[in-house]
Amino acid sequence: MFTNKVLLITGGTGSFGNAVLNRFLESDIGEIRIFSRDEKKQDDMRHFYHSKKIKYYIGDVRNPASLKEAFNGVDYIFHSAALKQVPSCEFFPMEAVKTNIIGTDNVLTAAIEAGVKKVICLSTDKAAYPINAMGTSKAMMEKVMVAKARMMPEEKIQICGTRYGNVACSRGSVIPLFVEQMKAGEPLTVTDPEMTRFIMTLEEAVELVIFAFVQGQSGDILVQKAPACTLRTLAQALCEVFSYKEGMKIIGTRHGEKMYETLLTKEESVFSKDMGDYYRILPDNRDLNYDVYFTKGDKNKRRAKEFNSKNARQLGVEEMKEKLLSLSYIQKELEHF
Ligand SMILES: O=c1ccn([C@@H]2O[C@H](COP(=O)(O)OP(=O)(O)O[C@H]3O[C@H](CO)[C@H](O)[C@H](O)[C@H]3O)[C@@H](O)[C@H]2O)c(=O)[nH]1
Repeated sequence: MFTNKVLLITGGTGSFGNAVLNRFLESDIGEIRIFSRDEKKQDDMRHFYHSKKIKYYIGDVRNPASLKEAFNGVDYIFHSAALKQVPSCEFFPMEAVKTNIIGTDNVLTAAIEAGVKKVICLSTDKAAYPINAMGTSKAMMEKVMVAKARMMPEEKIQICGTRYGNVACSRGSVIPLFVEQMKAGEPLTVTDPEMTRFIMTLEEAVELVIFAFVQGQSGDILVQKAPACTLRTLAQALCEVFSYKEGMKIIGTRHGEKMYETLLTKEESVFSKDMGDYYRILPDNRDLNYDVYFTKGDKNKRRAKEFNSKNARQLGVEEMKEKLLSLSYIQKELEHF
């Protein structure tokens, strides 16, 4: 499907963009465009990859003109540009609105105008039952995406979403933080040992996007039935992998965070399809004649069950250690530890 095609990644200098490059650079894809704001990160990538297949575009999803220029001749888009830090969005919620919501609308509008055939928008588990500004803005992003998909004929453009859990070792996340604490000889600052998170590798995140690309129909949101673990398990597995003896210090739950995350809400599970390793959340395609909402209910709702990091399959310490040891980041850190 990607043979000789042009793929553009918004926010392409991030961990996800790099993982996509690793997956596709050796394939027969025609061109990969990296669209992002940061010229320094683009320059670093240019020097690192030395590939003629990669083209770099400076721009901002907030700026429709920059999107228009970059989307000319593009076949497919992976839309990963986002403000994703919980605290910064909490302090500056309007910035999250501008990038995550309006930015996504800009991307989709420009994609439609440029004749792009398929767009996959990346969302997060924090968009399901959101409690913080980051999750709320991503939930709205999903609504924008589904509404746009509903408006456009599928022959013209397909617009799908994916929802991730925590991506192990992504920039600024807990695993690199714990590794830095171990290097400094400090105890691991665990918020709550019973807190659970879905753990995905970057490769799994790319696989999910490709699954959505191949299997998704317009308006769908795809989620992986990812396994989860408690923070106690994660911290213990890291200590064992690094033969670290300082243990952990419990610091308490941070502002704006939940004890567990949800990938599929109870309400969504009623109109989602089980696809083996994934769930496909179908769009709400009821028309705008609201009457039916009041005359017909849905009996299935009572039996519905959400899929969250508490009722997902839990990784034990040994399995977690195996997962950690498979990550190139951990392998590199172990060399110098
Ligand atoms: O010092 C710390 C920091 C974090 N945690 C815990 O580790 C887990 C993961 O924390 P991260 O900060 O890695 O991830 P979050 O779940 O808070 O959110 C992360 O993943 C999101 C995507 O869902 C966004 O990308 C967000 O910015 C990013 O921080 C959480 O349960 C958190 O409580 C600790 O125990 N100690």
